[in-house]
Amino acid sequence: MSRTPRTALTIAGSDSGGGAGIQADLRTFFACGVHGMTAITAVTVQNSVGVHGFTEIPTDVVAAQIEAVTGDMGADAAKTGMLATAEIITTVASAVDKAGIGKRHDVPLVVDPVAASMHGDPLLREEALEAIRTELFPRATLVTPNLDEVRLLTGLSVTDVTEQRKAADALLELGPRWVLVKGGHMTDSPECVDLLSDGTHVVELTCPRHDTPHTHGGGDTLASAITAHLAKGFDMPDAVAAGKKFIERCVIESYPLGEGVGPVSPFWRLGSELPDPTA
Ligand SMILES: Nc1ncnc2c1ncn2[C@@H]1O[C@H](COP(=O)(O)OP(=O)(O)OP(=O)(O)O)[C@@H](O)[C@H]1O
Ligand SMILES: Cc1ncc(COP(=O)(O)O)c(N)n1
Repeated sequence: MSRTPRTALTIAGSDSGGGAGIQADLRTFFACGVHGMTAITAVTVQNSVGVHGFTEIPTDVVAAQIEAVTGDMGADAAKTGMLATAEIITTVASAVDKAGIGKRHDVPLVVDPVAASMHGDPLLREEALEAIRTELFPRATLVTPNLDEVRLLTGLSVTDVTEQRKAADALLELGPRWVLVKGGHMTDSPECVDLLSDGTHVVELTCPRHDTPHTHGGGDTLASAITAHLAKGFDMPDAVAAGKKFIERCVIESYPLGEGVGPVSPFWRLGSELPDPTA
């Protein structure tokens, strides 16, 4: 019998293409050495070209998944991704409270406020934005918006690091303990700068912008790598630094798949077990 690994729960949507959502979270949890558990909120019909539709999971089933795994197996950390509707967000907020997950508890909650896919297809009903602000952000240990989500949530447009700092302050007003404003979408910059802040500690995490169009699932992979490290007991700045190192390598190792945008890849963690396409 082996030692039981730390556990992490993802509450998110399924990506049939396997590059983002629940599938990205599970492969990241595995690559980071934690046992991944899932509460599926929606099933998307998705491939490398886009999201062709989605069906929401009934709210009682979303709540039951969270209760079943946290009540029995326990979670050392949790993250949210695609939540689709205000009703699902309200359900998740009350389920994480019951499970003792979030800012006011010992189990950290990472909220990735997913609003649309990278192809621009909506993954959140418009009226649900307010529920993200009022129900989820006040419960979050960390929120990880990209620049489009920053604009939707705060009305602020961000084009440089000074504006990233202002956006971080505006997001902290909504109640999360920490905020990570991701800079992947500042495509004019030769670097990808993500800004972490709790209002007192401000850290710029920087890496070169690697030249690849295949960054599908990048946001999910970063947030779940941070969640995995929080589950392992890292403090927030160390968990985010580990997550940033992890995603940079996953971007470098991204691969083309299908006609559109391929996924970032945690395969490098397999080392010599890496699949050999010529074999
Ligand atoms: N070309 C790149 N080279 C290096 N790092 C990148 C690149 N593109 C994105 N990143 C990093 O990947 C992470 C995800 O950032 P991004 O701002 O793109 O979020 P996102 O829009 O939620 O992701 P996605 O839509 O790709 O899933 C960040 O740490 C960002 O700095
Ligand atoms: C189920 C699901 N969750 C999240 C994303 C966002 O990922 P991306 O921005 O890379 O398209 C997605 N496309 N699908």
